[in-house]
Parts: sequence; structure tokens; C-alpha cells
Amino acid sequence: MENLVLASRSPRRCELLNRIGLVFETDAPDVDETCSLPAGEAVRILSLRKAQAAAESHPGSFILAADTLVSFREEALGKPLDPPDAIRMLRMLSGQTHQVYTGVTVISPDGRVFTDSDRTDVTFASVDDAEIADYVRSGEPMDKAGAYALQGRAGMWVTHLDGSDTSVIGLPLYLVRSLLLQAGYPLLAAAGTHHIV
Ligand SMILES: Cc1cn([C@H]2C[C@H](O)[C@@H](COP(=O)(O)OP(=O)(O)OP(=O)(O)O)O2)c(=O)[nH]c1=O
Repeated sequence: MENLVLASRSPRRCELLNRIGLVFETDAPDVDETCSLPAGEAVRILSLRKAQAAAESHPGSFILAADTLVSFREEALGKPLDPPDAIRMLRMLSGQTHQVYTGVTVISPDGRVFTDSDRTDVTFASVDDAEIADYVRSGEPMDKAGAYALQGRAGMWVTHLDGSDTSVIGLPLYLVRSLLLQAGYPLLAAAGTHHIV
């Protein structure tokens, strides 16, 4: 079976790939995550950077990488710098619709590059300062783009989602499937015996 490397330290991305039964190793070299492009373009470039960095040390493997940014009124929101920054972001998102962009890149063993991105619109209910402060104290926002986790407590705030839930959590599985198939990864054989209970 061909080797698949997930170039990520995100436990959510690992969990999502495990969910579809793929066997993979992880290796996430450090990359420069600064990019001044709009979020929708930046996520593709950043996922490409992550994939290329991992490909250097894994010749002959399939490489998969992703990057997620939240965007509200043209401002790209990555991970909060500190708790006050998380509070600032969540106050902005309260009662509003924002965009979540996730870029995905696959590199095939012969070095061909396949890259695409997803845009999903998420609408939050109004959340007051006390609830935001309590959420930030929980620590959940600190390693998440936009300072929230759809798969966690912030799932209670989502009144509408137009797009892909797995994309918001960091890895749009429909793009993983399509890019791996384009790259020639034997997806059916790899996931064939897996089923959830
Ligand atoms: C909006 C949102 C983001 N996130 C996470 C997904 C990503 O892990 C993170 C965005 O940061 P990224 O820089 O995309 O990824 P990462 O640094 O966590 O992992 P790596 O670069 O090693 O792959 O935010 C959630 O888990 N839930 C959410 O609802």
C-alpha cells in the first residue's frame, strides 16, 4: 500500500482522516504561516507550503496538508494571540455570518501538486460577553482559527452552516477524496474495510 503522510499537528485533522479509515503517518515540519493575501487565497498557499515542506523528507509518499482561516468583513482571523484577542474575535462573530476557508494540497509520489480550497459560511447566534468570557476561560478557543471550535462548545452557537462541516473543523473530506483520487491514491483499497460502529 502506498504511504500517506499527513503534514499536520492538528489532532482534528488526524481524527477526520481516521474517520474515513485511512492509514497514515504524520510529519509537520515548521513553515512560515505569514501570508498577506486574502484568506480565500492564503489557505491554498499555506497548505501548499506545508505539503512541500513535508514532501522534502518523504520522497515516494503521498502528502496531504491543509490550512484553515476564518474571515469576517475582509479581516483574516487565525488562531488568537492571547485570551483578549480571542474575546475580540468572538465579539465580532457574535450574531453575524462569517466565512471559513480551508485550503488542501496533495502531492503525489512523482511530485505532481493538486490543490483546492473550500469556503463555508457560518452564522452565529448572539452570544453575550459573559458567555464569551466563560468560553475563552475554558481554553478551547486558543488553538483554533477564529477562536472557536464547531466540534466543541461553540457548536451551540451555530444557527446556520452553508458548506462543509469537516472543512470548518480543518479538513474538508470531500476535497480530500477528490484530490487523493486525482493524484492516483488508491482510496477504495485503503478505506475499503473500514466502517464506523
Ligand atoms: C473554525 C475552527 C477551526 N479549527 C481548527 C482547525 C485547525 O487545526 C486550526 C486552524 O489552524 P491551522 O493553522 O489551519 O492548523 P494547525 O496549526 O492547527 O495544524 P497544522 O498546521 O499542523 O495542520 O483551527 C477547529 O478545530 N474547529 C473550528 O471550528
